[in-house]
Amino acid sequence: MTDAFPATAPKLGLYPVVDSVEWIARLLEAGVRTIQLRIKDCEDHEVEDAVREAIALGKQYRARLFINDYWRLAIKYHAYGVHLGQEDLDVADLAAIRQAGLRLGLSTHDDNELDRALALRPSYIALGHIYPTQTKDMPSAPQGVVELKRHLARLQDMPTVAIGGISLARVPEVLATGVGSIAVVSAITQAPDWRAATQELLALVESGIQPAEEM
Ligand SMILES: Cc1ncc(COP(=O)(O)OP(=O)(O)O)c(N)n1
Ligand SMILES: Cc1ncsc1CCOP(=O)(O)O
Ligand SMILES: [Mg+2]
Repeated sequence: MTDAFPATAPKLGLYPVVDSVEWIARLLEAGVRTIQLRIKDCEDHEVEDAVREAIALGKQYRARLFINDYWRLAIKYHAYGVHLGQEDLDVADLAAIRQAGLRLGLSTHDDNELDRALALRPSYIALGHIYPTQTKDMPSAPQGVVELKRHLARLQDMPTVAIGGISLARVPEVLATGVGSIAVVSAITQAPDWRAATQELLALVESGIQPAEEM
């Protein structure tokens, strides 16, 4: 059996996914403790400064900072973790990520992808998209909360994240599935008042979560 990636917190809570160091800094200052830097379609050298700065901020705030896609830079600057999609899995050096001690989060959209992800023993598994989203072109249909709940039944001991179209109003029905974390982009970055939105989301998503000793 393949070696497992390092553990992360059993429940990752509110998990904003943002595209700049400015957003990382703002949200860490606002109290967010799980966060992802997601800058799409650049060469490594174009995002290296941003990745390095985001990782430094993550360490400063003792936060779980995941880097999307740029796994080489995540290793180079020793990020808390990396988030990869199914296509990324075809090219990324998973052994190098594991050896460097980084956590790994994986995207899944259906049962086959769940099988593949589980076999790799990642630190968390993300499931989506749950609702229609304007943020990313998705080739598949939204899975909805009934399907989410069915998938979660297979993931008893695995930290889980739901993503895609999750607004503040939809958070209660997503949490009711038992998922351990809610990832959002537009619910924060497109909110008329991002500070208020972040505080409301933190209160809703993290109310039942005990602060973990470990990260
Ligand atoms: C928490 C979380 N879940 C899913 C994704 C999507 O990742 P991926 O499939 O690699 O697609 P891109 O984000 O790279 O477009 C994510 N980033 N974060
Ligand atoms: C990156 C990503 N992966 C699946 S859905 C999504 C975007 C989620 O954005 P939003 O929360 O604005 O729907
Ligand atoms: Mg990706």
